Amino acid sequence: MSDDDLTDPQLASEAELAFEGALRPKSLGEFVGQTRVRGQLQLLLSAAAMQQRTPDHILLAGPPGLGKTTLAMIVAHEGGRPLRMSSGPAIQHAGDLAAILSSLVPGEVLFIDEIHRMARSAEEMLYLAMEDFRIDIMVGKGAGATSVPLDLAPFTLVGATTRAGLLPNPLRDRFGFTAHLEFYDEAELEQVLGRAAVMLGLDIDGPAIAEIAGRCRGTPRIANRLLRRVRDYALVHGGRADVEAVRAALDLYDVDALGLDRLDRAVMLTILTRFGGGPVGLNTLAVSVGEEAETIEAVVEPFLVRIGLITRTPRGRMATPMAWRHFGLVRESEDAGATLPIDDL
Ligand SMILES: Nc1ncnc2c1ncn2[C@@H]1O[C@H](COP(=O)(O)OP(=O)(O)OP(=O)(O)O)[C@@H](O)[C@H]1O
Ligand SMILES: [Mg+2]
Repeated sequence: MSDDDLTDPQLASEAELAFEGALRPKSLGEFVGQTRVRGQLQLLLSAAAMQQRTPDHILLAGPPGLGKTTLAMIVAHEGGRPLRMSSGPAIQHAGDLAAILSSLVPGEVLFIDEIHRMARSAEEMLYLAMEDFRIDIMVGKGAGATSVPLDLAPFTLVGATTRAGLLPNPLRDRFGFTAHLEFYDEAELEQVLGRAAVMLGLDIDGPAIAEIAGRCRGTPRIANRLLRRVRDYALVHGGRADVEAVRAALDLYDVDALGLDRLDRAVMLTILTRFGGGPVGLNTLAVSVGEEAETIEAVVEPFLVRIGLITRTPRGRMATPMAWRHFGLVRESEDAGATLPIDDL
């Protein structure tokens, strides 16, 4: 992503990583929103603590920037447990996973980000590890190879994925608890922003915070990022961080009133103008905007559905009347686009 892609919910740079680290809530009590998930996690962690055992394995599912990594850290922190962080793409062989698992200390929390991208062979090793805290290691080569069982220290696996649907059932079933993170509402985002403003020592008023909250794609990561740009703007222009500063700063970065970014807009305009409002299949859409279908499905679409710009129908994605209005376009005729080939539903 480029630097000016302010509303890309995916993590941008090393600088952002450090910034996020500083703002990350450290406990469930500090974690804003996701009330249901928070309550469920609290119960799971408390019960485990009372029985002096490691908490069940936890799967965190949801679009980027909603707090999956943050929650994984909280799970470790609340239980006073060490945390080991890894990710699916880093585990390309069963041996990579065996090395991690065999070096865990008792009670450790193992976080595997993007767990849907782990190698298949590692996935199978993980089934046994999750269930019995045991793995089988192959020793030797060829005909003389034997498998040697190895006991592991009890651990809690926290997996994160933007695509829960891509996980094989045997893996999904081995998690004791799956948390589906939802986009945040504006009141929650205002809380996230208020907290971040205090931590940044930024003097910003309520209406300005509300204005940012309405434009951050329901995503705390984007909220914090926009807040940073507003801080820059107020600094450079020597003014207060008020609504005018927010509007000027966000207009400068091309973040519209609904918080749509360039890719969101490209997807919407493609559906509206090239496909007459839809329905259009996911793959056709992805090819038309030059983006991977996975990104459209996991990142763009959930947000557009959530704010009511598109609906998913059995025949494909369709623009809603609100979408036509937002883009100031008029639908030519009721059945425009209906005769287009539908490739992939
Ligand atoms: N509930 C929350 N309350 C306060 N801040 C939050 C909350 N959730 C996320 N944040 C902020 O948003 C930032 C991004 O969150 P996090 O890194 O946990 O997202 P993620 O779901 O892991 O994203 P990705 O899928 O890209 O890995 C954090 O640094 C944190 O400051
Ligand atoms: Mg993360």
